[in-house]
Amino acid sequence: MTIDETLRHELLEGVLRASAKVLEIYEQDFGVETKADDSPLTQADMASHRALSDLLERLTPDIPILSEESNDIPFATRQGWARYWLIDPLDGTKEFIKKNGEFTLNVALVEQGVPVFGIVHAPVLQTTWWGDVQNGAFKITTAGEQRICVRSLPEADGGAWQVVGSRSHGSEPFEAFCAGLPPHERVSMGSSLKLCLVAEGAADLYPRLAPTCEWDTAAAQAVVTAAGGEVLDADTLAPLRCNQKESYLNPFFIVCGQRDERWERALRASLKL
Ligand SMILES: Nc1ncnc2c1ncn2[C@@H]1O[C@H](COP(=O)(O)O)[C@@H](OP(=O)(O)O)[C@H]1O
Ligand SMILES: [Mg+2]
Repeated sequence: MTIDETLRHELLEGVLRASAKVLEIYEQDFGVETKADDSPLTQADMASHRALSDLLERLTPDIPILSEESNDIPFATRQGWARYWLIDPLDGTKEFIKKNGEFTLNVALVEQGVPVFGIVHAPVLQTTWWGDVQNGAFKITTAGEQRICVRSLPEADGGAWQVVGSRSHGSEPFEAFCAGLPPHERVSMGSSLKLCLVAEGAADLYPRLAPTCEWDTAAAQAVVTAAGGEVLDADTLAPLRCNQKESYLNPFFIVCGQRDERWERALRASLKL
């Protein structure tokens, strides 16, 4: 399905309206609940979920919606979906609670398991990244919209690699992988912003050797692939696909501009540990 300019504008505007609701809550004292999986939930997660679900139902009533906050849909049902909206209404809830601004609203269109269109919006940063695998990737700030693309991995004499990692969910395999890399600089960041940094050429690698779910990555994966990069299963180095199984858990993965033997070697060694 092609997302034409009119639909894209309506989607982008709808995401901004959801973002305004999130910010209203962010600026107050808000309560935090704990979900069954022990992860935190705020009123902002639910307000954004409702705003984005209403928006998508209105704009494309025939396309099913799967949200982190409404995900009890059996695989037998989802298997029959040729396309669907996959949303994470508030990614980086821990960062939202810490009030460090590193959280995002995420909307992806997934076709046959492949994220083909995505919007990632960071309310506090007043920045939106969007990507359409047919048309490229773009970043919108208060200064306007610009096309973005991944950068090539620096050569030995070309400066340090920029490696981005989670602010709140580190892991031993991540540390082992980084230990095997050439000299590099590490940047910590919450939420799907990490994938956007690779998409815009501000970072080279985001090794996620720790659990995430499909809604955490789908929108930003569309942005990364539209920007010329890849989101690869850390074991098989095949692109990540959604909706292939009952569980929503992603395999460990690597976000990169392109495959490169220099990091693939470090990855193989770290996964053997
Ligand atoms: N053990 C686990 N299982 C599944 N997903 C996990 C997880 N630990 C963290 N995550 C996911 O990682 C996301 C945060 O990523 P990061 O650490 O890069 O900021 C969380 O998104 P939410 O904030 O939407 O719940 C959550 O979905
Ligand atoms: Mg999330």
